[in-house]
Amino acid sequence: MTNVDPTKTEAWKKLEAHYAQIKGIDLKEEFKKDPARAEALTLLWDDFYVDYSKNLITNETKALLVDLAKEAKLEEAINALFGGSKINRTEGRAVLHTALRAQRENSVEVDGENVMPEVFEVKEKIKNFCYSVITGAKKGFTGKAFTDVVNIGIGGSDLGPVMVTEALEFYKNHLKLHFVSNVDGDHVQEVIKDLNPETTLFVVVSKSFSTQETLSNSTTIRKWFTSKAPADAVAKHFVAVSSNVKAVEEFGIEAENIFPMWDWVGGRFSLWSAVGLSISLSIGFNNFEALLEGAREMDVHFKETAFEKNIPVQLALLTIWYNNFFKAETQAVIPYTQYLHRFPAYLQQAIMESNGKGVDRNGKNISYQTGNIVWGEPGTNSQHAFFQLIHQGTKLIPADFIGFKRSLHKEKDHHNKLMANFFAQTEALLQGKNAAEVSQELKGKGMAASEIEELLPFKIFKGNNPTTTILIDSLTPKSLGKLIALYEHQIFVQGIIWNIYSYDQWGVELGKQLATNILNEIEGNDVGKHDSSTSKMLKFYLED
Ligand SMILES: O=P(O)(O)OC[C@H]1O[C@](O)(CO)[C@@H](O)[C@@H]1O
Repeated sequence: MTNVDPTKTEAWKKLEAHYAQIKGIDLKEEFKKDPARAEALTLLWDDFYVDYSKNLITNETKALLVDLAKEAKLEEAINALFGGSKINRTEGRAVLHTALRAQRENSVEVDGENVMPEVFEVKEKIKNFCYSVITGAKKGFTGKAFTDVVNIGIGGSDLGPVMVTEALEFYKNHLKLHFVSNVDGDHVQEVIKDLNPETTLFVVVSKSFSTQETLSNSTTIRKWFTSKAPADAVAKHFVAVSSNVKAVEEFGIEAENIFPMWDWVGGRFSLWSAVGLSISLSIGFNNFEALLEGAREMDVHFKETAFEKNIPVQLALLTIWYNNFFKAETQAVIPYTQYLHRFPAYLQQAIMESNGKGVDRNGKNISYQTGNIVWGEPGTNSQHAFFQLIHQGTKLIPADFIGFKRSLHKEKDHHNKLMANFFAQTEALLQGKNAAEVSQELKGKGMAASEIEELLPFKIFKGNNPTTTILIDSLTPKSLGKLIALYEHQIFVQGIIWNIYSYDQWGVELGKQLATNILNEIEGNDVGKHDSSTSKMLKFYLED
């Protein structure tokens, strides 16, 4: 991959000049000037309708951003990604979550070996295992079928599975899913307190199998379990997903109960692998396959579509435009379905762990902004929480609105109300309400002129707030697969343009190291050398 400093490209310089010219762009005016704007800036693909016309861009912005992608050698980079090159250079690994959803006949090589046969072998194992648990053929230690599944993992070994199982709740079977992630003992105790060990299956998910949280929670759960069941029952109730088979065996889980994954799958991109075992248990293997199929279709779209019509590319370029030119600090993602309530949290890891980097691919400190900060909550709840700040605050917050044409429970009345809000919000964010409109409205309510004058400034909405609308036919395993892959590819495009490595996460290491040292001190009741703030707090914590 070519290591191009984006700020040194021709396109960047042109974008800077272009930004200076259009930073005061008035979207309402743009819509008036160009009746074809919405059509020109909408992408229709499969069951996705992506309207990005309500963004602070012109056709020229779009063209210059595409030039930037070309100068950053995005096409070459996409080929390197799909081709299995070791693009995660600092860890010496390929990045092949796309291989996990590729078709069997594809050949994807890592170190000269086609990984597809292994991928399909593990998929077969997932399929058979899920079938036996779901049908009740596989029994617990007292001969009863399983009723509950506990996923023990953190980060990518938790957020993907929990987000997807909650998102696809509508499709789920009788198995009750639980998630333990935090090392906080109250989390694990809350989860296990009502579980019946005879009918509960534990899935320990850890790519490294060295993560403190997951090992502590698994140890606590195994202790609880063996206090209620014979020791040899562990083999029937515990399975693991990991690339560190040796460590799993040392933990006491037998080889046949281990679902392998590989170092070429990043944790935050791993839900497509055996890390998705709890997803597959919850919705059945066929639905899990449909999720993968959706992602595969998005992969093909991303790989084969011209940048001008490429959804992940266009949406990634918009984030660059806001981050680096408008200097927007954050981006909101608002799903208009309660099912996607964990989607923003999932994206926070995917996006911020990937692109929160301050050193470029040449090892040099970066002088421009990277790593967009994402946050959000489902609509309409968020409208009654933080939307005030987006509408009338001082910050520019581009927002993605994700909605569905059809509701799953066919609640037409509710769905119309939900979607009326969905459309109304992006319209309100665009249009705003000016002084004349406010004044007219208050006059219509019979308010005196003096009162109107006093209230007026508070009632004005400046509008011109950028939004992107992703409208999907309905929330299915397949459409969810496409949506997740869409954001995954956005992350990749951002990383290429920012000239950073998106697939390592060294920044999480220091905290882990210090926590290990501090834990030793706490356990030894002996506070070592720290800054005075930390020392004082540790002493306070250790006091009776
Ligand atoms: O699956 P593991 O190895 O337990 O790691 C869990 C998580 O910890 C991290 O390594 C760091 O937070 C994530 O990237 C990863 O998803």
